[in-house]
Amino acid sequence: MGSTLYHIGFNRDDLGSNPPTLALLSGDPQRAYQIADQYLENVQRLSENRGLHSYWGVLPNGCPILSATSGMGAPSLSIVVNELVQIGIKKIIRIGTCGSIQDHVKTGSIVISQAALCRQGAANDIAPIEYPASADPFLTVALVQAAKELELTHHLGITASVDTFYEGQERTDSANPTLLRSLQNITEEYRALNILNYEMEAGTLFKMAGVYHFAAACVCGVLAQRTRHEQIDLDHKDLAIDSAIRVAILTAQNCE
Ligand SMILES: O=P(O)(O)O[C@H]1O[C@H](CO)[C@@H](O)[C@H]1O
Ligand SMILES: O=c1cc[nH]c(=O)[nH]1
Repeated sequence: MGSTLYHIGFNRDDLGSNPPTLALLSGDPQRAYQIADQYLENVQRLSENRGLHSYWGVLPNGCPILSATSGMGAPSLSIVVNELVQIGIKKIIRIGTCGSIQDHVKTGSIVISQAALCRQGAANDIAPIEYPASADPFLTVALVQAAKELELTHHLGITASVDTFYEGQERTDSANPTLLRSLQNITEEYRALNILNYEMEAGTLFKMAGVYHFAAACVCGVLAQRTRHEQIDLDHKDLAIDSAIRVAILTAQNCE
């Protein structure tokens, strides 16, 4: 018997005789549960350690997959991804949420990341700052095809992955009264550089994929429209998240 991985709380032996090679990875443990509960069959709870809930289940086509939790931010994600790779995971699709910084990318829609501007400290422990943060092209095209098949409003483009929800995404409506000069107007600059959205994990995930030899992709539901205001649009939250999940599930079915 292999030993239990310290943070995710399970090991390869817990995954049965046909262990999954694909993991759907959500920031939110509730989303990891929702995916298992609504979209997988024969679900088994693997662990609920430190909020990093993980579930084993079977896709409608009979393939086993994992639905796991990264936690928020790149340091937590880096630990979970390292351990998932140690137990044999070869493909990871992040199912996240994000804020749009472009007028045409509306709340309720989804963004599929072709690459990330990676402004994340954790990634610098894994690869040099200049190392590309690019998504796996095959998984990414599969996500786009799934979004088309499901007739969901989707956007393919570059994502900004940053370490903080407030300062790093240039939010001024927060407890911090002083936004650093280096972050003031950064959203406008990113908008001009054709970046679509802000989130907090994809860049580090993509760099890890390059270094560790696994395939990674990311689909995020859009919860905030930063060209209008800073707040989360709760009216479109369920639509955005359900759309991201459905696209990832169909992709997993087509890839496995
Ligand atoms: O909804 P998740 O997957 O957590 O993703 C986004 O939401 C969190 C911030 O609210 C960050 O983790 C960000 O990347
Ligand atoms: O604006 C947002 C919404 C969700 N997640 C983020 O990181 N930013």
